[in-house]
Amino acid sequence: MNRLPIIDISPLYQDGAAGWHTVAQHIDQACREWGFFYIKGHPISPERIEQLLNIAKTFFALPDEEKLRIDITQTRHHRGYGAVATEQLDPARPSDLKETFDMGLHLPEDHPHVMAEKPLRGPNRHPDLPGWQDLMETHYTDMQALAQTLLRAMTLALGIDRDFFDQRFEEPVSVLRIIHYPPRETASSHEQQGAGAHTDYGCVTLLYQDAAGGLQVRNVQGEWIDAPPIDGTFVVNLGDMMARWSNDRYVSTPHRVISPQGVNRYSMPFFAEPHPDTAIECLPGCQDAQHPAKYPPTTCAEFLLSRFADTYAYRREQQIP
Ligand SMILES: O=C(O)CCC(=O)C(=O)O
Ligand SMILES: [Fe+2]
Repeated sequence: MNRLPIIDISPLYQDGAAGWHTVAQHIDQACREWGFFYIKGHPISPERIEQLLNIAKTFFALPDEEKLRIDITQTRHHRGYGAVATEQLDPARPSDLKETFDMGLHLPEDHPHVMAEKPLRGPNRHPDLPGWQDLMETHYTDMQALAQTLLRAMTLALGIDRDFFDQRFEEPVSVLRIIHYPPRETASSHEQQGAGAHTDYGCVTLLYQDAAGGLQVRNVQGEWIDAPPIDGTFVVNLGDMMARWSNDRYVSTPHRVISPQGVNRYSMPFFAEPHPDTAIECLPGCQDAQHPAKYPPTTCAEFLLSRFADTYAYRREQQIP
């Protein structure tokens, strides 16, 4: 158990039920055994990734005061720029050595849900860089579609309605995030954490990582193994909401990022999360007399907000629900 599976998902983009079933089986096995796998054969182009990387480097190289014009801690909607040490993913360790940009589904200030201060709903806050907003909004839409294709394959494996997730991912609270990990200061500070050990909160995460390396995943024996960059792939992993939804048939696996040495690292996770009011309760088919539901029902928003409160001191201090 030292190598994450690599799954070619291109049959999901061709006609043919047989291809769908084969991919669904591979995904199902990877979700049960690892909660982590790579996908190749997806429709996001290398040119898109290169554009994103280039503009991300331009953004993070801006002076702090420029980036802090969209400071994530100054908004209730969890959008914008997070400076180094805003997040502490592992409470037993120092804050993470990384800076971030977060965006979600854009809803304008006068949208009824924003006016009603519904949690996690609001406008995006983009930096003033030529081409940024269009590129990011397009990429957000494309990543949402890719996530839903994977979820549709999972419905086959889980034996639930084909449109089960599609219905629940309308007006989602998915987040596209861009992360810059600055190099660690000394070679000896090997354990310096770019991102402390954690499990993801949501349903499915699709992660692009550049060539620097440093992502590690905990296997079932409790050992940390490398999840090295593989050209043209995304790393896919499940979060706690999917573990609850599937009654732990699918696992949400701890992972971390060791700070790079001598180079900067850039990564772009897309966290696919459903509509905030979605009930997260044991899926049909994931419970029976031998396996009763383990978790009390919750909702997407309730669950995400409780996990945000653990990770972000500023949200606790400002009492952001
Ligand atoms: O940057 C990475 O490779 C992983 C980031 C991560 O695990 C997260 O943001 O949840
Ligand atoms: Fe993560």
